[in-house]
Amino acid sequence: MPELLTDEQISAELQTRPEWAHEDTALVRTVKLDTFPRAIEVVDQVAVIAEELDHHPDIDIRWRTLRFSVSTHSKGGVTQNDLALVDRIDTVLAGY
Ligand SMILES: C[C@H](O)[C@H](O)[C@H]1CNC2=NC(N)=NC(=O)C2=N1
Repeated sequence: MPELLTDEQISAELQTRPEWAHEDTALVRTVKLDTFPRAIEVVDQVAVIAEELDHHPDIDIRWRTLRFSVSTHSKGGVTQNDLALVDRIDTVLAGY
């Protein structure tokens, strides 16, 4: 199980992930898709990835706006597992 990252480490990692913010114990990204079905497509693809990684985001769905909140629940903060998931979510969103 990876260790918690420090605030300084998270800041450095987010330099290359400008769509993401560090809020409390999580990394968050909000994105608006063109339509509600497109937003659900994204959620569906992220669900497959989350199962593959055995690491799951919290996802808030409001019509066509998605808010991803990614943290390691068992650690109560951000770890390398979250960065891996964030990068996979970004790859999905790059296709939209
Ligand atoms: C047993 C299994 O590995 C754990 O319950 C996993 C599942 N997915 C998870 N996802 C996230 N984000 N944090 C966790 O601590 C976590 N734990």
